[in-house]
Amino acid sequence: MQVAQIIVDVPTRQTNNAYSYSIPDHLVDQIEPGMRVQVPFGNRKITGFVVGISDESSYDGKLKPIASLVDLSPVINPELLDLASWLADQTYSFQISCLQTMLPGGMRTKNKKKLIAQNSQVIDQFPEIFHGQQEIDYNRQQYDNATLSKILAGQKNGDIQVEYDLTNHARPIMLKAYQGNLNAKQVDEVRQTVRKNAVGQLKLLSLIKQQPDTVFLVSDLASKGITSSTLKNAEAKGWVVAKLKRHIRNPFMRPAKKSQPLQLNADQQAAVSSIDEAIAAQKDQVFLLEGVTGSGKTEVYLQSIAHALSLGRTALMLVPEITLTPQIVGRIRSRFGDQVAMLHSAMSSGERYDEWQRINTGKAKVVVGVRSAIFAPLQNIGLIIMDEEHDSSYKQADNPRYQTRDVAKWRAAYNHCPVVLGSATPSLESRARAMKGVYELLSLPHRINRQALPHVSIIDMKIEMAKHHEALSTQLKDAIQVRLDKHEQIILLLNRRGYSAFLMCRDCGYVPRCPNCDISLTMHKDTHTLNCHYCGHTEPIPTVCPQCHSKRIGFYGMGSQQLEEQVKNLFPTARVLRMDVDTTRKKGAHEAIIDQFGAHKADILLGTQMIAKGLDFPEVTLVGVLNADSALQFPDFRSSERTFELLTQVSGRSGRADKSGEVIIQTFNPDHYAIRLAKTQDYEKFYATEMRIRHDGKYPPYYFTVKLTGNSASENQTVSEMFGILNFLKKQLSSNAIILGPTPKVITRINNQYYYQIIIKYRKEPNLKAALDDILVQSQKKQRRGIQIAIDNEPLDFM
Ligand SMILES: Nc1ncnc2c1ncn2[C@@H]1O[C@H](COP(=O)(O)OP(=O)(O)OP(=O)(O)O)[C@@H](O)[C@H]1O
Ligand SMILES: [Zn+2]
Ligand SMILES: [Zn+2]
Repeated sequence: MQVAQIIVDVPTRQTNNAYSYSIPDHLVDQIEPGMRVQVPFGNRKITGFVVGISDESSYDGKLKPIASLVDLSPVINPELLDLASWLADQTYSFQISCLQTMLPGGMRTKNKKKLIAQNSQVIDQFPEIFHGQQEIDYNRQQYDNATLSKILAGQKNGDIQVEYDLTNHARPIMLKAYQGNLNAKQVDEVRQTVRKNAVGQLKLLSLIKQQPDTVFLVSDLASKGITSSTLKNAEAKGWVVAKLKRHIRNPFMRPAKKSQPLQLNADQQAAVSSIDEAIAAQKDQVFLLEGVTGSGKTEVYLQSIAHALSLGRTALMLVPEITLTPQIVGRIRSRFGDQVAMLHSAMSSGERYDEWQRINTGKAKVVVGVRSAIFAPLQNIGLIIMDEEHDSSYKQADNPRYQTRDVAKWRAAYNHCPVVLGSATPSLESRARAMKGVYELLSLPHRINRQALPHVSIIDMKIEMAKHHEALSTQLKDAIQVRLDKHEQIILLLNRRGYSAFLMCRDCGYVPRCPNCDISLTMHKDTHTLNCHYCGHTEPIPTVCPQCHSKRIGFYGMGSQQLEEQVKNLFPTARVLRMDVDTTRKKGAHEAIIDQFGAHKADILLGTQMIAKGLDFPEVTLVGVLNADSALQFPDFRSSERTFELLTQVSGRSGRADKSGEVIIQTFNPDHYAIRLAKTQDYEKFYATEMRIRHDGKYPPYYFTVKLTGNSASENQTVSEMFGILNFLKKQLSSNAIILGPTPKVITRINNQYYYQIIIKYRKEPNLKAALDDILVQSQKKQRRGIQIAIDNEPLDFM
């Protein structure tokens, strides 16, 4: 008897191990690991992933059989199956969530499938499946075992294609097409019978003689002057057979121009050589490529990828937020063309599915994507790159709470290939590992062509505000005017965090707050509402103060919209572009803004964090930061690092080509070390200073950390559960472990749930893993009582 091990779709601790089911006879040798099936569970049927198959007869025959197939071929390959079980263990999450995370969105949920006959013979051969049609909905209930076996066999030999039906726009698009059905000799014979003026027929015949294996789209043939009536006739005469050709949606908005590798400078060459060596030696070495802004890191990535491809291997490149970096994608596409597949959140689920298919079938050799692309089913990986490795988007905030860097290293070990972590401002963790020799440090200390880093000045806004109440300091205004006169470009950054507009009564100080959360509501001018960013609560903007009935209720703070108005008033002739969540909601809007600015159709680009990284515009010679410190206000050990990173990254946008650059940073904390060191863009000094602080405060990278968060509808219950956990941990861990809390989270109440947390800091705690697993098992039982516990291994922040 064959037995399948199955991870069922019931997210509990008990189901985190595979269950055994017997494989019914008609499915023996058809079921493979990585396929989804339906199985009986309790008194219902649920979906599960097959993770293993064994022949063991040690089962006593009481196993329940698999009920039916969900997939007709594996959707998770063997590597990713292994990865899922490791990931679940690492992140204290369920295997089922990890497996689901790996699938492109459209395939995760219940979805319909279609069976598509690949040619007309197949339709005739299986009337019981296709009923004379080319395409038919697959419904597992309607087939008997014999028919199902035929479908599976047809799929294996390529006669039948299975497509996921991702509802309306997302469904795979099949286009009508034809393929030649005559050999060269037959074509020549047939040609004799065709009239000289039957141009379409003659063209068709020469096409099928020249390209006997090509499947021609009807639309392509039409553009060659071959009409559909010609094709119908040709089909009737047996010259061609009708086919369907899958139309691959193209997520790249514009065709890429071809580009050639650049002549590397000595530092770039040294970096590329080290990486190439590791690729060739199949070594899972991790490199930290530390290069100042504008030092040409991207060219190092491109040439290393080219090397991996030349050895017949593939490459995976991750970027923080692909919508923010169309320039990088453009560069990769210009070098590698159609071998590139892209995966990011702004794509439709249909586009993502198409790209996933191209990767899964081995058609795409280079994958560029955001965090989740680390699970791309790419095989034979020769190189993994993480650009801007310090970026916080690489850590997933929800279950499974993974750090992409760790997954990258796992896949590198599996595929025997190197990982390149690139940044101008590496995370302290990565840099510390490079110092210890765990990673190999590669550095690009100079900008391309030895262009100087821009000159940075710091403006003390406390002094400015005493003089006037404007967002732009006198120095920044003057500097903008100088650039406008010289016809150069300007970037203005408004640090969004903590800078949205809120409503306040000028008489009594009343600020409208969310009824469900401990947070004030944010003004939204476009919808004329006050919104809560945590629970989605909205209410109309009041015209009188609900507390004192004063009419002097108005909004404070400044959003990018208000900044745009001010800038336009100050510089009426300047052409201004704004980039923020509101102006980039539409698909492609982001690229349109970047294109416009790149073509110098605007003088000033202003916006939120979106404009801080990755952009490479030679005409930009001034960067202004309006509120450098808004990130510093957060009570977190990483806020200095974040501030330094942001300022260094955005400063790096200035003076990248032959013109020298200038940066003006406005701040209320001119003496803070993160700001002072951003002025000199001195990463080394920042690293040394911050490491000392982390050492004294017992923070990462000196200590490992775990964050436990509990929430329930009752504050008392949350607190008492968390104290229970605290006592348990104290018993399990050594006296060297530091356990902080339980403390209320910065925003204690969200959506009427009360959140408390415990932080564990430790260096070596062999019992910790087991203790946390135990807490999870216990919390599963308590979940019924309304308390939820989440464990975040190596959290990004302590907030
Ligand atoms: N070897 C080279 N010769 C000439 N130009 C180069 C070379 N390498 C890179 N460049 C150019 O230098 C500019 C800066 O390079 P790139 O954008 O790769 O820097 P980066 O290190 O990724 O910067 P950032 O971290 O600021 O995004 C680009 O316009 C790129 O085309
Ligand atoms: Zn009031
Ligand atoms: Zn709320």
